[in-house]
Amino acid sequence: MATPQHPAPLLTAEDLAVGYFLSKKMPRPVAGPLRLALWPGELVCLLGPNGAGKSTLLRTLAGLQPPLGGRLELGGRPLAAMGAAERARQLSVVLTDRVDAGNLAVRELVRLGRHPHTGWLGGLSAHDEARVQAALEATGTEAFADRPVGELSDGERQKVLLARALAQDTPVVLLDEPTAHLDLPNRVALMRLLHQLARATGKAILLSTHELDLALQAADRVWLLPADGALRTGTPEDLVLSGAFAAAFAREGLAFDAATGTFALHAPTGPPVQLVGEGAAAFWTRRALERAGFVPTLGPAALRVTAPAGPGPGPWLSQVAGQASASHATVEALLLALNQVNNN
Ligand SMILES: Nc1ncnc2c1ncn2[C@@H]1O[C@H](COP(=O)(O)OP(=O)(O)OP(=O)(O)O)[C@@H](O)[C@H]1O
Repeated sequence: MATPQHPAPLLTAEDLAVGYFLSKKMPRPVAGPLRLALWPGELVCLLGPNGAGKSTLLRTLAGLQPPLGGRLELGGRPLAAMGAAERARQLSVVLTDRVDAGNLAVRELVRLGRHPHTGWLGGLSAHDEARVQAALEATGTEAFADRPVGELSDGERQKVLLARALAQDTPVVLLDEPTAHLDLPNRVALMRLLHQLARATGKAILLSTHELDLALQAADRVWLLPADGALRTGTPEDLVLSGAFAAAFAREGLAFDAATGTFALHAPTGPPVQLVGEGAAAFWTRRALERAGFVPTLGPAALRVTAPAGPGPGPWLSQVAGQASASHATVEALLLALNQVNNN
């Protein structure tokens, strides 16, 4: 099979080791050696358990802390050789550190994103103002553009910092946990926005997140950083199907189910139940059966449940092998009946 031709990567790392110096002669490696590349137009999600080194890696890629070793290039130039202004034209970064913006209004903070292009004393041109306005609109922060940043909620402030990074308009965007303070609709909207932005503008967007479900849906590529620091990269699907994803998050009593793309919340305690049906009703019936401890199966079992086929709610049918079936108007009634059968 022919290897797909990629354009030149925007950011590359070879033999990169990231971590901290506890003293001048005592490095504390966190992850590496890493071979990495970020390509234009892709949304990459950096995933890994707590403490694996995601923030450390992002800070290192952003040039905010030195690598313990290896080579790091941005736009084909060694990152270490770049001045702050040159770097800021190539790469924007939003970290999780609290930003003390004092009384600065939202629009003013977002305008600061343009400074790498104008210089500190340079005024903003109409083009700069248009970028600021576009960043405010894209992130849904325009509605409170005149409010002081210090008065915003955590989620609002998070969106404003993203707006500043977007106004900076760099080929590479690095975001540390940008969804942390957002409610679910806002998290989904943000992931969709970042995915569309990468596609439409050719930016490379790398973000760390604990939103595994969303990341598996949205990421063009995943950087999977397990606790041992040996990073794996690939499409979400390749990493899930190879078992690498489950292994990175393996914990006693918690298993990732590649068939459903979720971590199992409930340990089965009851008997198998044959679940007949498809679509939304069958999906939610399966969830209810699992929560009640049953093991939904496709094959025959002594207990059988038929999910409603129509668009409305119910009825559900339950049947014990060899007996007449019973009808239930709600999932609650179905579970009650199944538990009674199971306890007899
Ligand atoms: N300033 C520091 N000096 C020494 N070690 C540090 C420092 N900051 C973080 N670490 C350690 O580096 C390791 C990686 O931390 P890091 O914050 O990068 O992980 P993470 O994957 O971002 O975690 P989380 O998902 O919890 O945010 C941890 O063991 C942490 O204790």
